[in-house]
Amino acid sequence: MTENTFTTRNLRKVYGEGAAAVHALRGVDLEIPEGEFVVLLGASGSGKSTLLNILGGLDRASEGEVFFRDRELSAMTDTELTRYRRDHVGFVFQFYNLMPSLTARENVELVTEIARNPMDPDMALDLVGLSSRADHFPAQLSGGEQQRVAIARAVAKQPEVLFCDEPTGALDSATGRSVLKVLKDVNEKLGATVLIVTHAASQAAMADRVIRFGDGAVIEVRLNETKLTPEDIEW
Ligand SMILES: Nc1ncnc2c1ncn2[C@@H]1O[C@H](COP(=O)(O)OP(=O)(O)OP(=O)(O)O)[C@@H](O)[C@H]1O
Repeated sequence: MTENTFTTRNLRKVYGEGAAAVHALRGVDLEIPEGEFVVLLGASGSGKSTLLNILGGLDRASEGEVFFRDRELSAMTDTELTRYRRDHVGFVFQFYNLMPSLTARENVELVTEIARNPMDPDMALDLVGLSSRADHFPAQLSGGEQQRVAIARAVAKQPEVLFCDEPTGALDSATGRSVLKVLKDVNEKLGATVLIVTHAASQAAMADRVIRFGDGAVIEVRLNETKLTPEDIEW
């Protein structure tokens, strides 16, 4: 039987208190099997980023349980949660968060220098097709190239899970497709479980599992029997 990378039970998140309280997650029960490529869809404000942040150990739930494999994240101390983030997960955001004064290679090295089991930074840049740009600074790279450096940085520590919050949000569709192709490669070649939040519903066609959110709850989980390749997706 496939092990689950994540299991959540009755996960709830409330921001603020009293009349100003926002119920961002209203009891989420999910199972995400190891090695899947998962797309999270849903209207703005439906709770997707909140869920991603809790699964990634960047935030805590107000109630309920969340497990990474058999380890309960919701029971961890802050130190344990920091170690979980450092050792097991990578993040890619809409805006690449690269250090402007460092080259592409140096941006990747920031992570490989402190990781437990890193790959060579040049290998990570090669994986995203940027070997020839290793000595360029972010300002000398296009948006898609910067996003690929951010992906190289996230995957260089060989994470078991890669979280991507709107990874193509700032890119035109041709560039976005090349970024999706890199994410699919990371999923297939490194075996990482990949979770992507996106507003582009058509990207769901390349996922193993599509989770649709509405108003803080899961309203649909769909498994794709046939999947499109990133090259075939339009948005
Ligand atoms: N730090 C916070 N403090 C208060 N409310 C918050 C905070 N973060 C998120 N929220 C609220 O929680 C709800 C869920 O937000 P979340 O960012 O998870 O939604 P989302 O589905 O990712 O939206 P989007 O697609 O617009 O990024 C929203 O109503 C949002 O305003």
